[in-house]
Amino acid sequence: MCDGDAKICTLEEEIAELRRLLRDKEECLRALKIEKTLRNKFSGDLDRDEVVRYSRQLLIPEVGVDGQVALKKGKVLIIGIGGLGCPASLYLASAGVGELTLVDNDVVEISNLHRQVLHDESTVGIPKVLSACEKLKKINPNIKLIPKQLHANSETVKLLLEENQFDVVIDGSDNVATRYLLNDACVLNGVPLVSGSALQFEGQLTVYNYKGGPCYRCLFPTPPPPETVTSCGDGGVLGPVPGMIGVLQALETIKILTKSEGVVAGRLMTFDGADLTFRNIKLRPRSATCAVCGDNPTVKELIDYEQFCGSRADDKVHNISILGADEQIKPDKLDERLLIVDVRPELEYRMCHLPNSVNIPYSKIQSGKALDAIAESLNRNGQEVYVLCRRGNDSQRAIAALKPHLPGVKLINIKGGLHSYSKLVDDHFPVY
Ligand SMILES: Nc1ncnc2c1ncn2[C@@H]1O[C@H](COP(=O)(O)OP(=O)(O)OP(=O)(O)O)[C@@H](O)[C@H]1O
Ligand SMILES: [Zn+2]
Repeated sequence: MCDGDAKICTLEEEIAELRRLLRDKEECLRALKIEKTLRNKFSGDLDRDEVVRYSRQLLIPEVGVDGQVALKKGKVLIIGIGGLGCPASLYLASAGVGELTLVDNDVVEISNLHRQVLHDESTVGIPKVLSACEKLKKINPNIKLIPKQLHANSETVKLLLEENQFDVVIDGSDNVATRYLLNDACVLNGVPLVSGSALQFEGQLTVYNYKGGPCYRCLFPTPPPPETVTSCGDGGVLGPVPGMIGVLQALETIKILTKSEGVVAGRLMTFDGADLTFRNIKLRPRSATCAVCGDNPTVKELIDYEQFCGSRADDKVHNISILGADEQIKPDKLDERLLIVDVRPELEYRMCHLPNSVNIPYSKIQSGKALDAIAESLNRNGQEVYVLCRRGNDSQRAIAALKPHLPGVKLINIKGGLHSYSKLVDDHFPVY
């Protein structure tokens, strides 16, 4: 009985306490509302904080209050939060674009940091979309950021575009299959595609599928042979170059959202950082025979773009296997007495190499130039020679090219190349 009374008593006390808390909260809310009304008593379509925060761009007649409201209502999808996607999303978030959906399936690597400006040492190993959102939130907590750690393919992109009404899509990816995928998705859903690319000192920028202009397929109906495409991971890139293009992708997106003139559609802007020149190339108009945006389109839904392009929708290098098991060895089984021929380009050899190796670049072997000289130097070094490269692909190709010319020599491929050496033998060897 007593126990029961105590329970009732506690329950009543609890209810009273909850009521008190509720009254406090209501009081707080009322105060906040009054504060907000006071803060905004001088404002129109934008609140006081927005007027202050965006004042420097609001003052531009082409933006003004209407433009800023349009930015606030804007929904932008950014695929790839790397060299292009980082600067693009940074400027869009800062400008107050209301909703940014960030898509990338990768995690931050230390070799990204020289150009992927939203990430830093503390986010190495963390999904790029989370690293980016964390940074963007600090710059502008008033916008909606939606991180999607996923690979953009036909299924995921179809879903994303079905579930959201994007005003603009930004292509910050680095491979041909994703370019075709985003192009077709944008045409089929009537969304402009802000496309950029950067390699070494050079960058390019255009907007596809905008106001009757051409799409990517109008200009490139068939994909390039995969072996002709160079990635940043192979060819290198100077950070400010994708920085420049990514920032311009943000600029074009802002212009589209605010309905400004001068969007780079129907023309291609090229940037050469080596001599700092910008050029504008007029593009062919929309093609009546284009498979996706032409008069009689054959592509009416998203297809398998990896199959269409004959290449994977990423820029990672995939291992080839053209030699027999007896012609290969794992790096931890090396006989240190044997000569190692490193077939990477001279520049890469100078970056780092094994002490007991000589450099004969694959390009020389491939061109057939100096083949006799190479054969002679190899013959001089004994009957067994290791061949090595960055990841174990070019070394296999080099062996296949050299074999017919070296009947008396056993050429042995070092499986997985220097990447594997670093993993299995000595992780002081820098992986790049
Ligand atoms: N289909 C895709 N879906 C999701 N993200 C993609 C897709 N294709 C490319 N990306 C992302 O686009 C970004 C492109 O970035 P960037 O070109 O700067 O190179 P990276 O792949 O980060 O680095 P590196 O080429 O130096 O190894 C990457 O983060 C990559 O994961
Ligand atoms: Zn087209």
